[in-house]
Amino acid sequence: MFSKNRVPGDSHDAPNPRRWRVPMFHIPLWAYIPWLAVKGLWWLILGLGAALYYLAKFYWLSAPLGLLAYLTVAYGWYWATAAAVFATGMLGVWWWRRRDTFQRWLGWFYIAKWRHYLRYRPLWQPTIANIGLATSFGGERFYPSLLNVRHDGRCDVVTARMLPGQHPHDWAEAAPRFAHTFKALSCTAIESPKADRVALRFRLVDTLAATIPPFPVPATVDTRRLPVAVDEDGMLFTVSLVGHVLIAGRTGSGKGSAVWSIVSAIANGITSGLLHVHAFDPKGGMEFAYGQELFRAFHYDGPHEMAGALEDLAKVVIQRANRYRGMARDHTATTDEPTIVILIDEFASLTAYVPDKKLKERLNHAMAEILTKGRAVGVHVIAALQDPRKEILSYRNLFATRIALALNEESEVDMVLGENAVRNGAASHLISEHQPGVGYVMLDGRNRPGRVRFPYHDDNDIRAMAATYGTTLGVAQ
Ligand SMILES: Nc1ncnc2c1ncn2[C@@H]1O[C@H](COP(=O)(O)OP(=O)(O)OP(=O)(O)O)[C@@H](O)[C@H]1O
Repeated sequence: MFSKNRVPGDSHDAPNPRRWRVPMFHIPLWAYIPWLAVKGLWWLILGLGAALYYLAKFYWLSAPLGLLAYLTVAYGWYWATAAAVFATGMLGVWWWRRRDTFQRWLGWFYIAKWRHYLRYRPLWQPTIANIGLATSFGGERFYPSLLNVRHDGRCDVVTARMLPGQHPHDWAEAAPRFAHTFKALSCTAIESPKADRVALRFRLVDTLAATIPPFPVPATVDTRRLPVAVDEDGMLFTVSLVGHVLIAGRTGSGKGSAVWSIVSAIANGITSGLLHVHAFDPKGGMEFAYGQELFRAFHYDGPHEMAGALEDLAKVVIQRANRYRGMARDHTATTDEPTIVILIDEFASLTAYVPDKKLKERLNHAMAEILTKGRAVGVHVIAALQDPRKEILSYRNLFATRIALALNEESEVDMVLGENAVRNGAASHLISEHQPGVGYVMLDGRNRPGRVRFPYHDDNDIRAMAATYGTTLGVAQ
């Protein structure tokens, strides 16, 4: 046993082609009978050990069945049946009256067991073999062991023990194949605290399928924690304006809903004058016009005018930075020195698509000043963008918060969210066109991307918000 390397996985019970030459001994009958008795005893002990092991392992089945068997033997089948009917009835009442606790404490546990043994286990080894995660060693074939399945009503989390030499990244690459095989909406491979384990999270129900109505406007504005979307667990996703926000998505992906959700979260600051929004709409004002009363300035008249406006804002940044030097590390908004939010639709139209070289240089210079120095002096940028390939890379790291709505290609997701985002579960390239407003972001406290959905503000919602929270100072250009 010490001479052979053992692979900690499940070996396949294939017929062994090796032939052994067994030595022949002649045992006298007086020794053979006791030998048979010892052998029989040994098998009995082994059998009892195995029975106890399986009874303990499948306690969730053996305990109720054992109790039923005991009741039948002790009190007869009549009382055992009555007890079973009574227990089933009580479980039914629990399910009916307190479904959440029933599911959390009992229902999901049995669903997980059922899915473990009837869904995942039967297909596990063929799937692993076809995906290429099994290995051959010393003439034997080994498969990563399926250890456990948990269920929480929306997802199955399948824990497996990896084979030596494997990394969760290998499993992440195979995640779409797992999802397809086990009929899940998606699958994400998550690293486990134990080095040799990996958890596959299968999403079975889409909690973000329905359109979300606009959130109520918060009474106080905390620019570091603006409630703007909902994640898959139904929790609020908050965004920090400090450090700038980049929203990327192909046409029709719902960039507007992300932008208006942020504007709605700061609307009370606009009314109180602690927050000024300067909107830049290179599409000629089509995107932001409905809410123009919310803006201190609204620019939509071509790149020349926008370059001038951006340079003015860059000057404000530099003046504030000079004044704050040695005095304050952070900006506190007052009505004299408000937080400035610069809202830009089609960011690439201002930084990449401008044909005039000199103008492009002016725009990029002003943008770089604002993005690098604005954070500490209360000037924040929210930029929306359709095509993340175009010269955005140089700016990407200046945006602390990046939101990837539906995108066309896998490579674009990594460009927006950062290297390995797709491998860690960000699947913006797979978001359906029927799910505008859905996207991937880095969630607080988790080192992997999460899926969120932004509420939808239709034109009437935006007009109503502008009428309620806009100021008479809101000007059209
Ligand atoms: N959060 C959302 N929930 C449900 N539907 C939405 C949501 N956001 C947008 N939509 C729908 O998708 C359509 C396109 O949205 P939107 O105009 O915001 O996309 P976009 O990414 O800004 O597109 P473009 O780049 O072409 O302007 C909307 O008209 C609306 O019908």
